[in-house]
Parts: sequence; C-alpha cells; structure tokens
Amino acid sequence: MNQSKEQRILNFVLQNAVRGDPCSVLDTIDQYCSQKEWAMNVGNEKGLILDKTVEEANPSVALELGTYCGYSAVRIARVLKAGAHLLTVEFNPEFAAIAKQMIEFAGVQDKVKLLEGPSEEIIPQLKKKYEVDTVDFVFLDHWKDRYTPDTILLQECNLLRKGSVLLADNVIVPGAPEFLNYIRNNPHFQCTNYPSRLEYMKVADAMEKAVFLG
Ligand SMILES: CCNc1ncnc2c1ncn2[C@@H]1O[C@H](/C=C/CNC(=O)c2cc(-c3ccc(F)cc3)cc(O)c2O)[C@@H](O)[C@H]1O
Ligand SMILES: [Mg+2]
Repeated sequence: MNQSKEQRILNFVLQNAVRGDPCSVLDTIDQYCSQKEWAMNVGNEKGLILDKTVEEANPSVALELGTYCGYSAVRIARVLKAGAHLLTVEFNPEFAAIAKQMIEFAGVQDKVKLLEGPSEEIIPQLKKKYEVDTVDFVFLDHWKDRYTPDTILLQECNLLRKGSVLLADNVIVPGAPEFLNYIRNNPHFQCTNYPSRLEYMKVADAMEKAVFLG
C-alpha cells in the first residue's frame, strides 16, 4: 500500500532533521513542503506571527485544534515557558500517529499532550478529564467551518478567562468568513488581523487574533 503524503513528510524529517532540535524539524518540514509536496502546515511566514503571538500571551496552558502533522504543535511547544504545556486535538488517527512521532522526534513531548478525537467532544472534557481550569492561548487551524462553533463551545465550557488569546489561521484562504463575522461583531472579543501569505505560496492569507475580554 503506497505511503500517504503525511507519512512521506514524517520520513523526510526522520531522515534529514536533527533529533531533539525543534527548529531543525520545522526547517526540514518547510524545505520538503516548499520543494517537494505542498502541505497545510502553518509554515514559516505565518509561523513567525504564531511565535510572536504565543510569546506575547506567554501561556501556561495552550490549546491547538487540528494537529495535522504536528508542525504547529512543535512550533508552539518550542517557545513555551518552563512548566507550560500544549494540548493539541486531532481526530484523524493516521495524522495523530504521525504528529505523535513528529513531536517526539523534535523532543518536545514533555510539553505536548496530543488528544485524539473530535474537538467538539474533547473541549467539554478539558476541565474534568484533563484537569484544565482555563486556557490562556488557543490556535484554531482545523476545519474552517468549525472555528465559530468551537469558539462558542469554549465559552460555554468556561474555558476562557479575561485575556485569553485566540489565533485563527487561514481567515483569507481557504477563508473563515462566518468566523470573522462572528468574532469581529462580538463585544467580548478584541480582534486584530495579521496579513501574511499562504504557506509555501505567493498567495495572500491572514491570521486573526481575538483577545477575550471576559
Ligand atoms: C470536526 C471538527 N473537529 C475536529 N477535531 C479534531 N481534529 C480536526 C477537526 N476538524 C479537522 N481536524 C483535523 O485538523 C486538520 C484539518 C485542517 C483543515 N485545514 C485546512 O483545510 C487548510 C487548508 C489550506 C489550503 C489552502 C489553499 C488551498 F488551495 C488548499 C488548502 C491551508 C491551511 O493552512 C489549512 O489549515 C486535519 O488534521 C483534520 O484531521
Ligand atoms: Mg492552516
């Protein structure tokens, strides 16, 4: 049975990146996906916006929706302060297995907990089953039509606190128009748009930051 693209990306990392070096893993994925096969990692340009937003939020508990191959999980984990951790949610078992290996190869497994399942099931379990009080930072990068329902669910589950930072990928391409409309017209959020480019392409994209005001 021939390999998936995601398996080829992982193999390229295992053969070419430096074990235990998150930056080397990120650079190797970016090299493969810009030269050989495009893939929907946040990439190096939007990755810089992600880095800055995480550093500014300085989270103790970070949440990611849509792990995929683990590129942004490694990216986020590598800038977390000591003792902080990332919970990343992925419902595709094949992608979860690949991401787990990517995270371990990068050496950030002590900072990352990969939760396998759909976000709409996992989010309501975060407080009781995963001992979360509130999340300080959320990266939304899963199905674009799920950004709004999951943002509402996070609020309903009392998982956001005053100052919690949401960062959404792809608000231009593929686009998340309904989310932008929801979040920009919601008085409980302060929004900022960060224009950038689609990963590995000369196509405009953007990220939207939304700070919960309580
Ligand atoms: C059902 C909702 N709940 C979910 N719970 C847990 N994991 C979920 C969920 N949804 C999706 N996922 C996972 O998140 C990932 C999905 C991401 C969706 N992303 C995109 O579609 C995307 C697409 C593009 C893109 C841009 C231009 C193109 F021409 C083609 C594609 C670029 C991106 O940066 C993207 O993030 C997968 O790993 C999927 O298994
Ligand atoms: Mg994306």
